Amino acid sequence: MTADISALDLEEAGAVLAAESARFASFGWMRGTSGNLSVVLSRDPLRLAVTASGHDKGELTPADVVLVDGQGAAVRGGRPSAEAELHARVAALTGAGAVVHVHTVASVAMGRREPGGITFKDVEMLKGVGQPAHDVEVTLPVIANSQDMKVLGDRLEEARNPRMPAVVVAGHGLYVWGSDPRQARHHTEVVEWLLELELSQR
Ligand SMILES: CSCCC(=O)C(=O)COP(=O)(O)O
Ligand SMILES: [Zn+2]
Repeated sequence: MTADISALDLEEAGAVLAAESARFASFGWMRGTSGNLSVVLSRDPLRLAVTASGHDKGELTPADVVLVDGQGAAVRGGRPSAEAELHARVAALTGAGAVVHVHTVASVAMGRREPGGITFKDVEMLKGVGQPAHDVEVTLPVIANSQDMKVLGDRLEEARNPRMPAVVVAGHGLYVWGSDPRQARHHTEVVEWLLELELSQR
């Protein structure tokens, strides 16, 4: 049943995702149609608004969004992101209300350099993901890429660090989540900042 989700709710979610997407695209993090975003619209049953597949993520309109179920399958709208199933898995696993996926150079470069995970320490910016700035090491997991979203979801579930709301997918990009689109955006900007810092120093 999805009677609790009106077309207006979906379009409102689309407007939010289009704005967030335009912001990330302006940073160069969603080049060449890459990346995708989602927001949870209901928990039981799980329903998410996910960006439509293959669009220029800097040019989305509120209509370029698809309602998907807990398996990432379309319930309403066109063709959802090819990674919609992973968004649904992250939302179910972590309780997040929004998920961001961006293709940043720093995440791919650092995933190559540190395939076992990227550790941060003694950086004020760690507070942006709810961690102390000093004396604590916080590791961002790196998981191997796959075209199978079930496999990727299993890898994410096994590797995820409850103290870091993000994972790097090797050779692919960055997944980040938060309680809502605004917090997911802040987490994304913080994690990407940390990755760029590490990349600049190694
Ligand atoms: C050049 S983007 C390759 C596909 C991808 O990794 C991605 O993030 C975008 O896929 P979508 O289906 O969400 O457009
Ligand atoms: Zn991708």
